[in-house]
Amino acid sequence: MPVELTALGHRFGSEPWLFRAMDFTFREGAVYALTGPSGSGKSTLLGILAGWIAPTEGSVVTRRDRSATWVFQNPHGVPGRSALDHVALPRLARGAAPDVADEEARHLLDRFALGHVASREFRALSGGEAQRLMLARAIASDPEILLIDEPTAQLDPTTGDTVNAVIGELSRDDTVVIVATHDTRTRDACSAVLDLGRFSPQVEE
Ligand SMILES: Nc1ncnc2c1ncn2[C@@H]1O[C@H](COP(=O)(O)OP(=O)(O)OP(=O)(O)O)[C@@H](O)[C@H]1O
Repeated sequence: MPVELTALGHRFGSEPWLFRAMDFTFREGAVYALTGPSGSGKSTLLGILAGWIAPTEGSVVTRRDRSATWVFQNPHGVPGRSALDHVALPRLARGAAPDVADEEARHLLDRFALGHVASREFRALSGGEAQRLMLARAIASDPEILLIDEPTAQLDPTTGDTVNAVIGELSRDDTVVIVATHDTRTRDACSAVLDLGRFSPQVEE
Protein backbone atom coordinates (compact mmCIF):
# COMPACT_ATOMS: atom_id res chain seq x y z
CA MET A 1 0.00 0.00 0.00
CA PRO A 2 1.36 3.48 -0.82
CA VAL A 3 2.17 5.98 1.92
CA GLU A 4 0.26 9.21 1.44
CA LEU A 5 1.24 12.48 3.09
CA THR A 6 -1.53 15.06 3.21
CA ALA A 7 -0.94 18.67 4.27
CA LEU A 8 1.87 17.37 6.47
CA GLY A 9 3.74 19.85 8.61
CA HIS A 10 6.08 19.66 11.57
CA ARG A 11 7.73 21.95 14.08
CA PHE A 12 9.24 21.19 17.46
CA GLY A 13 7.40 23.23 20.11
CA SER A 14 7.51 26.88 19.11
CA GLU A 15 10.54 26.43 16.83
CA PRO A 16 10.10 27.47 13.18
CA TRP A 17 8.26 25.06 10.91
CA LEU A 18 10.61 22.51 9.37
CA PHE A 19 8.20 21.73 6.55
CA ARG A 20 4.58 22.50 5.87
CA ALA A 21 1.77 21.77 3.42
CA MET A 22 3.47 18.64 2.19
CA ASP A 23 1.33 16.54 -0.14
CA PHE A 24 3.20 13.56 -1.48
CA THR A 25 2.62 9.89 -2.23
CA PHE A 26 5.38 7.32 -1.78
CA ARG A 27 4.72 4.27 -3.96
CA GLU A 28 5.98 0.73 -3.73
CA GLY A 29 8.55 -0.30 -6.29
CA ALA A 30 10.30 3.07 -6.29
CA VAL A 31 13.37 4.03 -4.26
CA TYR A 32 12.99 7.63 -3.05
CA ALA A 33 15.91 9.91 -2.23
CA LEU A 34 14.87 12.27 0.57
CA THR A 35 17.06 15.34 0.15
CA GLY A 36 17.26 18.85 1.59
CA PRO A 37 19.72 21.04 3.50
CA SER A 38 21.06 20.00 6.88
CA GLY A 39 18.35 20.67 9.47
CA SER A 40 15.51 20.65 6.94
CA GLY A 41 13.87 17.74 8.75
CA LYS A 42 14.85 14.61 6.83
CA SER A 43 15.41 12.50 9.96
CA THR A 44 12.28 14.00 11.50
CA LEU A 45 10.20 12.96 8.49
CA LEU A 46 11.64 9.43 8.69
CA GLY A 47 10.59 9.40 12.37
CA ILE A 48 7.08 10.48 11.42
CA LEU A 49 6.88 7.75 8.76
CA ALA A 50 8.03 5.17 11.31
CA GLY A 51 5.33 6.35 13.71
CA TRP A 52 7.83 7.53 16.35
CA ILE A 53 6.98 11.22 15.98
CA ALA A 54 3.44 12.59 15.77
CA PRO A 55 3.32 15.29 13.09
CA THR A 56 2.22 18.74 14.21
CA GLU A 57 -0.35 18.91 11.43
CA GLY A 58 -1.61 16.88 8.51
CA SER A 59 -1.67 13.13 8.13
CA VAL A 60 0.19 10.05 6.97
CA VAL A 61 -2.15 7.49 5.48
CA THR A 62 -1.06 3.92 5.04
CA ARG A 63 -1.90 0.52 6.50
CA ARG A 64 -2.56 0.77 10.19
CA ASP A 65 -0.21 -2.07 11.11
CA ARG A 66 2.55 -1.12 8.68
CA SER A 67 5.99 -2.42 9.55
CA ALA A 68 8.91 -0.04 9.15
CA THR A 69 12.54 -1.19 9.13
CA TRP A 70 15.47 1.20 9.58
CA VAL A 71 19.03 1.19 8.30
CA PHE A 72 21.29 3.71 10.04
CA GLN A 73 24.53 5.49 9.08
CA ASN A 74 26.59 3.16 11.23
CA PRO A 75 26.19 -0.50 10.39
CA HIS A 76 25.16 -2.45 13.50
CA GLY A 77 25.76 -6.16 13.22
CA VAL A 78 26.68 -8.99 15.55
CA PRO A 79 30.52 -9.09 15.51
CA GLY A 80 30.97 -12.88 15.60
CA ARG A 81 28.03 -13.77 13.36
CA SER A 82 28.54 -14.55 9.67
CA ALA A 83 27.24 -12.28 6.91
CA LEU A 84 25.03 -15.15 5.72
CA ASP A 85 23.41 -15.57 9.13
CA HIS A 86 22.62 -11.84 9.34
CA VAL A 87 20.44 -12.23 6.26
CA ALA A 88 19.14 -15.77 6.91
CA LEU A 89 17.81 -14.92 10.39
CA PRO A 90 15.11 -12.49 9.20
CA ARG A 91 14.04 -15.12 6.64
CA LEU A 92 13.75 -17.70 9.47
CA ALA A 93 11.79 -15.15 11.49
CA ARG A 94 9.43 -14.79 8.52
CA GLY A 95 8.77 -18.53 8.65
CA ALA A 96 11.21 -19.92 6.06
CA ALA A 97 12.66 -23.41 6.68
CA PRO A 98 16.41 -23.30 7.49
CA ASP A 99 17.62 -24.54 4.09
CA VAL A 100 15.25 -22.18 2.27
CA ALA A 101 16.34 -19.27 4.50
CA ASP A 102 19.99 -19.99 3.66
CA GLU A 103 19.26 -20.18 -0.05
CA GLU A 104 17.29 -16.94 -0.01
CA ALA A 105 20.05 -15.29 2.02
CA ARG A 106 22.72 -16.40 -0.47
CA HIS A 107 20.64 -14.99 -3.30
CA LEU A 108 20.29 -11.66 -1.49
CA LEU A 109 24.01 -11.55 -0.68
CA ASP A 110 24.76 -12.02 -4.38
CA ARG A 111 22.44 -9.16 -5.31
CA PHE A 112 24.21 -6.88 -2.82
CA ALA A 113 27.68 -7.90 -4.09
CA LEU A 114 28.43 -9.87 -0.93
CA GLY A 115 28.50 -13.44 -2.24
CA HIS A 116 32.24 -13.68 -1.65
CA VAL A 117 31.98 -12.80 2.05
CA ALA A 118 28.98 -15.01 2.95
CA SER A 119 30.86 -16.97 5.60
CA ARG A 120 32.92 -14.02 6.91
CA GLU A 121 32.17 -12.70 10.40
CA PHE A 122 30.59 -9.27 10.61
CA ARG A 123 33.63 -7.88 12.46
CA ALA A 124 35.85 -8.73 9.49
CA LEU A 125 33.76 -6.92 6.87
CA SER A 126 34.88 -3.63 5.33
CA GLY A 127 32.75 -0.52 5.90
CA GLY A 128 31.11 -0.78 2.50
CA GLU A 129 30.46 -4.51 2.89
CA ALA A 130 28.96 -3.98 6.33
CA GLN A 131 26.62 -1.27 5.05
CA ARG A 132 25.56 -3.38 2.06
CA LEU A 133 24.88 -6.22 4.49
CA MET A 134 22.59 -3.95 6.50
CA LEU A 135 20.64 -3.22 3.30
CA ALA A 136 20.42 -6.92 2.41
CA ARG A 137 19.30 -7.77 5.96
CA ALA A 138 16.65 -5.06 5.87
CA ILE A 139 15.23 -6.38 2.59
CA ALA A 140 15.26 -9.91 4.05
CA SER A 141 12.82 -8.78 6.73
CA ASP A 142 10.17 -7.94 4.08
CA PRO A 143 9.31 -4.49 5.44
CA GLU A 144 6.37 -2.50 4.11
CA ILE A 145 8.39 0.69 4.61
CA LEU A 146 12.19 0.73 4.51
CA LEU A 147 13.78 3.88 5.96
CA ILE A 148 17.49 4.40 5.31
CA ASP A 149 19.30 7.30 6.97
CA GLU A 150 22.45 8.57 5.22
CA PRO A 151 23.83 5.16 4.16
CA THR A 152 27.12 6.57 2.82
CA ALA A 153 27.76 9.29 5.42
CA GLN A 154 30.45 7.31 7.26
CA LEU A 155 32.16 6.03 4.12
CA ASP A 156 34.79 7.54 1.85
CA PRO A 157 33.46 8.31 -1.67
CA THR A 158 34.92 5.20 -3.32
CA THR A 159 33.53 2.90 -0.64
CA GLY A 160 30.28 4.83 -0.67
CA ASP A 161 29.95 4.08 -4.34
CA THR A 162 29.92 0.34 -3.62
CA VAL A 163 26.77 1.07 -1.59
CA ASN A 164 25.33 3.41 -4.24
CA ALA A 165 25.86 0.66 -6.81
CA VAL A 166 23.31 -1.59 -5.05
CA ILE A 167 20.65 1.04 -4.22
CA GLY A 168 18.60 -0.22 -7.19
CA GLU A 169 18.47 -3.67 -5.54
CA LEU A 170 16.25 -2.18 -2.83
CA SER A 171 13.33 -1.76 -5.21
CA ARG A 172 10.53 -4.22 -4.45
CA ASP A 173 6.92 -4.39 -5.55
CA ASP A 174 5.58 -4.40 -2.00
CA THR A 175 8.00 -2.04 -0.23
CA VAL A 176 8.16 1.75 0.00
CA VAL A 177 11.88 2.60 0.20
CA ILE A 178 13.07 6.04 1.35
CA VAL A 179 16.74 7.02 1.58
CA ALA A 180 17.61 10.26 3.39
CA THR A 181 20.85 11.51 1.88
CA HIS A 182 23.25 14.39 1.27
CA ASP A 183 25.23 12.31 -1.21
CA THR A 184 24.39 13.36 -4.77
CA ARG A 185 25.53 9.97 -6.05
CA THR A 186 23.12 8.20 -3.70
CA ARG A 187 20.39 10.55 -4.89
CA ASP A 188 21.20 9.77 -8.51
CA ALA A 189 21.07 6.02 -7.79
CA CYS A 190 17.47 6.36 -6.53
CA SER A 191 14.52 6.29 -8.91
CA ALA A 192 12.70 9.36 -7.50
CA VAL A 193 13.51 12.39 -5.35
CA LEU A 194 11.60 14.21 -2.62
CA ASP A 195 13.35 17.49 -1.85
CA LEU A 196 12.29 18.69 1.61
CA GLY A 197 13.68 22.14 0.78
CA ARG A 198 10.58 22.59 -1.41
CA PHE A 199 8.35 22.44 1.64
CA SER A 200 10.29 24.77 3.91
CA PRO A 201 8.11 27.83 4.75
CA GLN A 202 11.31 29.90 5.14
CA VAL A 203 12.01 29.45 1.44
CA GLU A 204 8.64 30.88 0.46
CA GLU A 205 8.88 33.98 2.63
N1 LIG B 1 13.35 16.20 19.44
C1 LIG B 1 13.67 17.41 18.98
N2 LIG B 1 13.37 18.52 19.66
C2 LIG B 1 13.68 19.74 19.20
N3 LIG B 1 14.30 19.96 18.01
C3 LIG B 1 14.63 18.90 17.29
C4 LIG B 1 14.34 17.56 17.72
N4 LIG B 1 14.78 16.70 16.77
C5 LIG B 1 15.34 17.47 15.80
N5 LIG B 1 15.25 18.78 16.12
C6 LIG B 1 15.71 19.90 15.28
O1 LIG B 1 14.94 19.90 14.08
C7 LIG B 1 15.74 20.26 12.97
C8 LIG B 1 15.66 19.18 11.90
O2 LIG B 1 16.38 18.05 12.35
P1 LIG B 1 16.57 16.76 11.44
O3 LIG B 1 17.55 15.89 12.15
O4 LIG B 1 15.24 16.18 11.11
O5 LIG B 1 17.20 17.39 10.12
P2 LIG B 1 17.97 16.69 8.92
O6 LIG B 1 17.46 17.30 7.67
O7 LIG B 1 17.87 15.21 9.08
O8 LIG B 1 19.45 17.17 9.20
P3 LIG B 1 20.85 16.53 8.79
O9 LIG B 1 20.90 16.54 7.29
O10 LIG B 1 21.85 17.47 9.38
O11 LIG B 1 20.90 15.15 9.38
C9 LIG B 1 17.14 20.50 13.50
O12 LIG B 1 17.29 21.88 13.70
C10 LIG B 1 17.14 19.75 14.82
O13 LIG B 1 18.03 20.34 15.73
